[in-house]
Amino acid sequence: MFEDWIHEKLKTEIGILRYNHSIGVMETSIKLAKYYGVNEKSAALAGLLHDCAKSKDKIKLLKMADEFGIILDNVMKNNLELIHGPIGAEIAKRQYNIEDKKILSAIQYHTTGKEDMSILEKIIFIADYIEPNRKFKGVEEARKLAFEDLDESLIYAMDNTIKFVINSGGLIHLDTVKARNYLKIEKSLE
Ligand SMILES: Nc1ncnc2c1ncn2[C@@H]1O[C@H](COP(=O)(O)OP(=O)(O)O)[C@@H](O)[C@H]1O
Repeated sequence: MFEDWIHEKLKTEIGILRYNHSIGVMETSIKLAKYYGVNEKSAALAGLLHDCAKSKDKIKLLKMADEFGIILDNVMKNNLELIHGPIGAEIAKRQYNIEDKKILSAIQYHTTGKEDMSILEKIIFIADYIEPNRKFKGVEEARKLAFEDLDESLIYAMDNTIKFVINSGGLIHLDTVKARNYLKIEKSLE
């Protein structure tokens, strides 16, 4: 799916392991999009490109953030890995010619989530968490939940991530707190 140059460029930029993870996210996103009645091509593109800015090179990330005018909040300054979402949306637009704002937003918020997420944003967020290469305690439960109750699967993934970050002594991104609170409040009104 998609032109060869996209795959070749992505592989060169992020390396074969991260590329294989991206293919897993793309395939999982397509399945979820079919299941939840979302445009499959949009889900496939967002899934494939979600990590297009993933880089271990902190100087490179900071340079790109500066070039694209991305303002780093305090949590991102503390953990530069968190900026690959916002930078990824810019790279998808500028280098992979993606114009669809829904796709770009799904790439932008795939790590933190955000308040009041679209279904496409939710699909990319959870596909990143459950794609077949992921192996960690709780992933099977998340895989099951994703096809039973999408919102519940996001709450489950966010709870686990929040606990993991707290146990590692890190800072929780506020967008994740807002995303989780929003989902929990919506659930309580059902
Ligand atoms: N909501 C969050 N708030 C703070 N840190 C987070 C959050 N989500 C993920 N992280 C941390 O950011 C880093 C990158 O996360 P992510 O891109 O999801 O990892 P992965 O390499 O597994 O795809 C990890 O160290 C993770 O613990």
